[in-house]
Amino acid sequence: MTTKPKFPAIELKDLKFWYQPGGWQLAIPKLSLSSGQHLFVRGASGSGKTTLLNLLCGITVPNAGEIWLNGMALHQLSASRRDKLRAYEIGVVFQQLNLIPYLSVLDNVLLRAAFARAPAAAMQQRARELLTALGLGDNYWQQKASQLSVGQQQRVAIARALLTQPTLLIADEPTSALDADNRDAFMQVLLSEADKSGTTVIFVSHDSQLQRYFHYQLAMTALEQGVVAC
Ligand SMILES: Nc1ncnc2c1ncn2[C@@H]1O[C@H](COP(=O)(O)OP(=O)(O)OP(=O)(O)O)[C@@H](O)[C@H]1O
Repeated sequence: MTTKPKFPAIELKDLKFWYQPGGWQLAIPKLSLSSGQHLFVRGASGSGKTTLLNLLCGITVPNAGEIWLNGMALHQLSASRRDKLRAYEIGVVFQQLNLIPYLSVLDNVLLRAAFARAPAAAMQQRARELLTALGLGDNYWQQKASQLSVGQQQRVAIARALLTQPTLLIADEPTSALDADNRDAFMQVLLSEADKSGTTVIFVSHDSQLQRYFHYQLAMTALEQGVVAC
């Protein structure tokens, strides 16, 4: 029997954020995603996409309102508690994949386990299974990340992001350097692996072709000068 998760994976309530009082402001009255739901975020340059991702990751905190991650009040936690939570509960895949070029494929994935202080044996096993599922079998595990193609490096980045079966996976323009075939292959691999973990995906891109992969979309729209609402 599968039980319904008690809390939304991520929930924003009356969120407001500004860098300087009286300046540009991000305002999101309500946003709620359940486990396994995927959201596409789009918006013009400067509309607040990076700002939103930083709030969702707990890198910054809102000036007003609430951010709940799997029932935990992210907005009330100290910076160090947010760092710890992020290490386990949030995976990220950015355009710059941020792999360590001189480390092996396996060690790049396992870096996340070190930050998350996750049980070593279980993480070793999961890393090997994930890499294999992503088409990188045992002959790749000891290769340096720098020896892989860009497509293979992206798969390593996906494996690293999903290693701890996080509540949330955040992707920021990870497909912008890819042609259409590679982009579609990347999307399929990312979302099918996220689905296996029940991970909720929030994906930022300028590429409206990608919307079809997502359950929901959020348009970051400038309503009036300096204020953005969604
Ligand atoms: N550290 C900062 N201090 C002050 N203002 C900032 C800071 N970072 C971003 N801004 C402003 O906040 C607004 C939103 O910026 P943000 O980087 O979130 O937009 P974006 O949608 O990610 O843009 P892009 O698509 O170009 O990356 C912009 O008006 C930007 O100038």
